[in-house]
Amino acid sequence: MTLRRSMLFLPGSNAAMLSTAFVFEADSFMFDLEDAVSLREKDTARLLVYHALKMPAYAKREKVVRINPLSTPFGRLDLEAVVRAGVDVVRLPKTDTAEDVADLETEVERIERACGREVGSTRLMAAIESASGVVNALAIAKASPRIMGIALAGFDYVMDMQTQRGDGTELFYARCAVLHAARAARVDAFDVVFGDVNDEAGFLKEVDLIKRLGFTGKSLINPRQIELLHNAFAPAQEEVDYARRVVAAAAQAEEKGLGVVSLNGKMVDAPVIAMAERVLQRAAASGVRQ
Ligand SMILES: CC(=O)SCCNC(=O)CCNC(=O)[C@H](O)C(C)(C)COP(=O)(O)OP(=O)(O)OC[C@H]1O[C@@H](n2cnc3c(N)ncnc32)[C@H](O)[C@@H]1OP(=O)(O)O
Ligand SMILES: O=C([O-])CC(=O)C(=O)O
Ligand SMILES: [Mg+2]
Repeated sequence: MTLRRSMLFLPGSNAAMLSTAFVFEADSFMFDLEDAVSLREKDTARLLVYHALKMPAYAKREKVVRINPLSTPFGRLDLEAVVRAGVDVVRLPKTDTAEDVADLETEVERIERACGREVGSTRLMAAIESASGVVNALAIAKASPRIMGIALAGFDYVMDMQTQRGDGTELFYARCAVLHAARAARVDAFDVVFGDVNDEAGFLKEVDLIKRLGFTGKSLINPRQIELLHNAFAPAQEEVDYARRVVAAAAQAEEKGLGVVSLNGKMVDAPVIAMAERVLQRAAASGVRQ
């Protein structure tokens, strides 16, 4: 089971961060060429990220690059560089429609052919940052077989909605819409960046909510957020113990030819067993003792 709980943003212009961040245990690294990079630094950042993608220290890690939109003077140059450098996933910011993804895919395929990279090997993800994007989330998530996930981007989204970040009420509809689109399209769903790196309690509260909603993971901006997220996402020991009892009860039921049995008064049937098996897989992948 591949976990994609944490996707750590690294500003592409920050050479020091790019050359050291592989020490962190993030599930994916997201090199940013868009809003964390000033206009003056766009070309330098593209070159730095091109070289970072080729560093042996990142070889076994999932590498994502957030390019600039294709409507800017930088988008195609970014894409040309990162596809050639062997990026795993291109993250398209400010995705409003399925056509945005289709245009990206056309360009990616052209570059793959030009540089001899296997066609289809560059995966895509879309960040949804506007009301239009949220309304079109399902079409975006299904726009290409290359799409591995969609992400809600809260900072731009609340601006577009003429509101501001608060207790999460302002994101409630968008979170549910993006999550349902992702699950219906069978791709991953990533929650917003939590901007106050010193507010550990606030971060954990948000993580608890998105875990219960069912998000795959979350975009992060600071390495201190990684372990907090992974610990909160790991199944609790009681959950693991219960899942083991469910799987054992299911095995006994099977021996007796029963489809449904009771475990301390609670019904155990096919979806309950499937859920228990998922908990055990997640626990193993998260390093929880079983
Ligand atoms: C709305 C959007 O578009 S969000 C996406 C774009 N934004 C980003 O990419 C921002 C990425 N994050 C950062 O730049 C920083 O974490 C900030 C500005 C948010 C906070 O910075 P600081 O307060 O200095 O963080 P902190 O004190 O925790 O830094 C500790 C160490 O971690 C490093 N670090 C901080 N953030 C990161 C990161 N995202 N990746 C790798 N290393 C990092 C710092 O360089 C520092 O290293 P040092 O000890 O060798 O000097
Ligand atoms: O893509 C993200 O996660 C961050 C971002 O740009 C936003 O919140 O506007
Ligand atoms: Mg944004």
